[in-house]
Amino acid sequence: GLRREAMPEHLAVIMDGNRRWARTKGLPVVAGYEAGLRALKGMVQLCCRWGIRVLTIFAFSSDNWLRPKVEVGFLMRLLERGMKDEVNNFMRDNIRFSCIGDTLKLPDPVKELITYAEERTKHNSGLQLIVAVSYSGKYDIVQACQSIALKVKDGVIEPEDINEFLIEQELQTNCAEIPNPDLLIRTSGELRVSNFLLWQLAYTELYFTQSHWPDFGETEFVMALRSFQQRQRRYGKRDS
Ligand SMILES: CC(C)CCOP(=O)(O)OP(=O)(O)O
Ligand SMILES: [Mg+2]
Repeated sequence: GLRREAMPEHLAVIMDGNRRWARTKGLPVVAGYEAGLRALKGMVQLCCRWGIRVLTIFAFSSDNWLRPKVEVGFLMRLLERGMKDEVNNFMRDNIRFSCIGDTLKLPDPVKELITYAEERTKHNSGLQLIVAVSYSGKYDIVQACQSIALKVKDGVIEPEDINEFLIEQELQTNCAEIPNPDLLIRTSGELRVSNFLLWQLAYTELYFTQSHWPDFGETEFVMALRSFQQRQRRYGKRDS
């Protein structure tokens, strides 16, 4: 079974395969996205039950803006509906909600809801749910560099003060407070990181499954966690 004391502190998930799931069932794409949202709600409940402290999910990448307008529009409305439906549950379940990514590009109703949900849940001390939307791992590093360069220009710090810790503090995941992900799960058989968290995944255990995201339920989640608990993490130390 699962060892409760060996749960990942921070779990990152790329929820991929929603459209393929719909296609295999002869359903429209939007049914795949709806099923994906249901699977996400299920995972959030399991993370609360199993004491996983941080869950970061890749909900919409900056590349996803290139999808057909109809699909982008639906995903934006799904994001809005998801937050509206869930914010009361976040308070019930003591979940702290936040977003990372270039949120300025989002429609105003979505931006306003994100601000509201972040504000309302910011004192919750249970699961921290981080939703990466309009997010790019490379841009995250770029904006951290820009922020640090500004501090050097303003004389707040010297170039030699720049180190890994300083950079981690400037990343949107604010690694100073949040440990980097221990486990990354990606569904639907793709074996790539797709410009998700890049710096943060330096020593993260990677788990891939053929299952499409909407089919990723408790059984698949337990299998992923069992795999994680069987791994020996070295952080680059021992070469054996
Ligand atoms: C927006 C994102 C969470 C959707 C992930 O599923 P997807 O649309 O990439 O589905 P496919 O990989 O099957 O095309
Ligand atoms: Mg995909």
